[in-house]
Amino acid sequence: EIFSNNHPKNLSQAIIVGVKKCGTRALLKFLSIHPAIAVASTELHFFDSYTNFQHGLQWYRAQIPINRSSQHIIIEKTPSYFINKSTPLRIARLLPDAQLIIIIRDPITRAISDYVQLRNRHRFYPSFDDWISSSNFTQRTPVKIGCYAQYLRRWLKYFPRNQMHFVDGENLIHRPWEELEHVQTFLNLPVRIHREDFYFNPNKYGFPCLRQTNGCLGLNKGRRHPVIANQTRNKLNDFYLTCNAELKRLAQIDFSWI
Ligand SMILES: Nc1ncnc2c1ncn2[C@@H]1O[C@H](COP(=O)(O)OS(=O)(=O)O)[C@@H](OP(=O)(O)O)[C@H]1O
Repeated sequence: EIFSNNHPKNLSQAIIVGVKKCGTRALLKFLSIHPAIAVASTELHFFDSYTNFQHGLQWYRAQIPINRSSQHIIIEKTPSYFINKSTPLRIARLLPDAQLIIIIRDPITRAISDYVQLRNRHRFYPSFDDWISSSNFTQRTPVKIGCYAQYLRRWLKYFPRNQMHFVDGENLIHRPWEELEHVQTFLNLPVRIHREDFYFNPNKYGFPCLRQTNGCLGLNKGRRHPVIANQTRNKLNDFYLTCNAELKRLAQIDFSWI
């Protein structure tokens, strides 16, 4: 039985399905202060891993413990769900009522963020400009992922638009309380996360933190980004033009960077 883990009967499930490097960790951390929300501390990789998926829904649910009796929405984030081919169908079969939260940001900034993470893992790495100057740059995963529409099309085959909510990852950095208000409304929750819960940390390049112990994200979030050449930016802009137009149409959203 699904609810054997002392889960309340009215438990509902939301999943931050992506997108990688768009602010998924910040979003989950900020949501976790809501009294009705219980979150998974790690990325569960349940729906995008055949092995994990075999453990079944009971295992999945057990990964998200309820700590307070007021908690009745459980949320996890696994950014790779968004681009994984098997995930939408698996979620649709197991949790057809799940509410899907998709955070996206300017795909160029997202690509740089992904690049910085890759570069940190390798000793010798070309500059971002060199990396984009190659003829097959659109085939590089960090560039491809930013064409959100191409993956969104698959999600829309399995879920109606009203089961999805799009978070503007750029605005989450500048006015997090606004994005969180929209998410709380989408989840049918009273708004309990406010502007007063945040401050901007000059020691973290001005990123917002929660006013509580350990309220900032870790050192691997909010890294310094390299300055990129105009030529590189123009090239990426051209590539993302049609992707962004398609995103706008499919998601019916109009974020400032689209
Ligand atoms: N409040 C706050 N503090 C720190 N960082 C913040 C915050 N809000 C959004 N961001 C941005 O989140 C980027 C990392 O995104 P993710 O958490 O989705 O990355 S991951 O996919 O889980 O690796 C991270 O990317 P980098 O700047 O490249 O480190 C940040 O730009």
